[in-house]
Amino acid sequence: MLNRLIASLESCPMVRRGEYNYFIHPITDGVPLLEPSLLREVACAMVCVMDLQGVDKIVTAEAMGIHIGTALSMITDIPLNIMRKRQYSLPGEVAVDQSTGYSNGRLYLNGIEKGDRVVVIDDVISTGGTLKAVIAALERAGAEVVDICVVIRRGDPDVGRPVRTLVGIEVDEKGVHVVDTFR
Ligand SMILES: O=P(O)(O)OC[C@H]1O[C@H](OP(=O)(O)OP(=O)(O)O)[C@H](O)[C@@H]1O
Ligand SMILES: Nc1nc2[nH]cnc2c(=O)[nH]1
Repeated sequence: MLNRLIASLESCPMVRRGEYNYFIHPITDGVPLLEPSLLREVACAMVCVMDLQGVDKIVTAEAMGIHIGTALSMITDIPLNIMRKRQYSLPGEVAVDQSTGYSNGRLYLNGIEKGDRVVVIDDVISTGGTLKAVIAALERAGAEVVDICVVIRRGDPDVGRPVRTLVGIEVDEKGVHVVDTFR
């Protein structure tokens, strides 16, 4: 079921970002080209594994959760909420710090009501810094996080909650190796 995702990961290029081996893939970068068949495969797999019963909103983080969240939203008819890197200063906006293996920034949550049942999705989890920030913001807004699903898990980060992943990978100087599926 994940043939396209696995084959494309195992042949994708990698660059160094400081000490960090950064893989470049259509799902995580939109580069060089995101084929509709790959996006469909990923979105359909997410629909299959997640518990979407009674979910009010799909939440993702700018930028590379957006295409996946959009596909998921169009399949399920559940509205999409995007945590932005831009501050809007709307009433109730929640700001959280985000750190990854190669960057630090801030994410802003708007449009989530107390008691909303949400699922969180993203393209990749590596240090877990982004997901921790998203979860912290949702908790502050009073939402109930009912499920979390990420396409690619790199390593074994702990964000304090169960995270479903479609594929697990290891990255070394030779490139990406897929080590498990549907965890
Ligand atoms: O588990 P982590 O170490 O936090 O890494 C995962 C995050 O890294 C990327 O986002 P990035 O902040 O690079 O922004 P982008 O989506 O705009 O590329 C990716 O889209 C994830 O959100
Ligand atoms: N594309 C890409 N995104 C990431 N986000 C966190 N780590 C990575 C990585 O190695 N590649």
